[in-house]
Amino acid sequence: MSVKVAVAGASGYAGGELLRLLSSHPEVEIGALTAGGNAGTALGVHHPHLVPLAGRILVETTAENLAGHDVVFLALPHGQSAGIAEQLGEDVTVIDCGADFRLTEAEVWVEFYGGEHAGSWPYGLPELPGQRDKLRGSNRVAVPGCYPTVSTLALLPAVQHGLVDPTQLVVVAVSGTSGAGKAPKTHLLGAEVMGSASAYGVGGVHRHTPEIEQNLTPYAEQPVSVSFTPVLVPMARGILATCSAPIADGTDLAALRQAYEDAYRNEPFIHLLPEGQWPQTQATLGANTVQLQVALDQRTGRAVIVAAMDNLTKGTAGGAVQCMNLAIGLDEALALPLVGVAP
Ligand SMILES: NC(=O)C1=CN([C@@H]2O[C@H](COP(=O)(O)OP(=O)(O)OC[C@H]3O[C@@H](n4cnc5c(N)ncnc54)[C@H](OP(=O)(O)O)[C@@H]3O)[C@@H](O)[C@H]2O)C=CC1
Ligand SMILES: CC(=O)N[C@@H](CCC(=O)OP(=O)(O)O)C(=O)O
Repeated sequence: MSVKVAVAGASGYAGGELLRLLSSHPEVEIGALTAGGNAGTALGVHHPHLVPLAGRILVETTAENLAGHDVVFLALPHGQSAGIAEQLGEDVTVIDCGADFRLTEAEVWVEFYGGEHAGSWPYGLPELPGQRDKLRGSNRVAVPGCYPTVSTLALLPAVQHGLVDPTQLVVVAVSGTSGAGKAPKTHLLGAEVMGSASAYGVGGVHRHTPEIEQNLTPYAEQPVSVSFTPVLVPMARGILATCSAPIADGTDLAALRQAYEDAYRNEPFIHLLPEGQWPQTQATLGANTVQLQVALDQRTGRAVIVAAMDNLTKGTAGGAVQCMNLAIGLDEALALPLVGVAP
């Protein structure tokens, strides 16, 4: 089987990580690579690490250039996917790394993103119970945001088993700057970031807040409410999310740990660490993995779950390739590393 794949937004961080993973995919032939203003330049200018593809010339992001492929990955800024996607036929599998089709409720889209809601596609987080059945054979997939992937997976077993109060979830997550994309922005300059950590999107206004709530709501007995605070730290990639919630009556550490062991025992990419070992971002870099640890803060009566993940691998491109594999009937784990790059 040879699957011809195009990547729109190939000069960006998500596009580059997609190509790193797809380069070692045994069933994939890499076709058109597109960009915006950088169309006409060689891929190697933007991603010198992608040696075998370095001479490929980026073309404009048009439906014509994306035609003739079995799978099209969209790694474009928010709001750019919907227009292109509607020009791609139903015979093409479209995997969107952007936010355009993640949220199911139009009013929530308008509140957090503004503009018209494009609709929603099957959500690309296979580890959600029942989600693989929705992704198998689907010709459209909305890949989650990076913070929602790690936060949802960190909180899901506790919420699903009623071990915590889902109305009082708290997530504080530090992220490397690649999460913000490659386009130049003043707050991402070396002088602003090096040696400094800064919170942003504080007070329930970050657009990933409703996505996390949407993910957990079907599994909770009460309305889900998340207080989410992202923090930019001086790293290129990686997210460390500290998630907590008041425990429900009767929850003890053994029950909490058992819920996570049961939930993720058969998940190839989600790893509950041995007791006493805490997640570190460097253990997940370049790997399609999430590493988790749970604790019970007896003094405050809160469950605390810490999770590490690479925002560009499981948090975007790895998750996207995992969804492609499922959607087109391949082994879900093809071309997805379990081994990280450390130190
Ligand atoms: N970075 C991350 O950790 C994550 C990213 N995502 C999502 O993935 C998508 C891509 O993000 P990321 O790679 O970080 O962003 P980048 O800014 O690094 O890359 C954006 C890409 O889109 C292209 N592009 C920009 N504007 C246009 C346009 N108007 N028409 C066509 N192409 C355009 C750029 O081309 P050019 O170089 O020519 O400007 C570039 O190839 C976003 O939707 C993002 O939210 C999701 C999860 C995590
Ligand atoms: C560090 C940083 O800026 N991170 C990004 C989130 C990246 C991500 O998950 O992507 P989506 O934009 O596809 O939702 C942010 O907070 O906006």
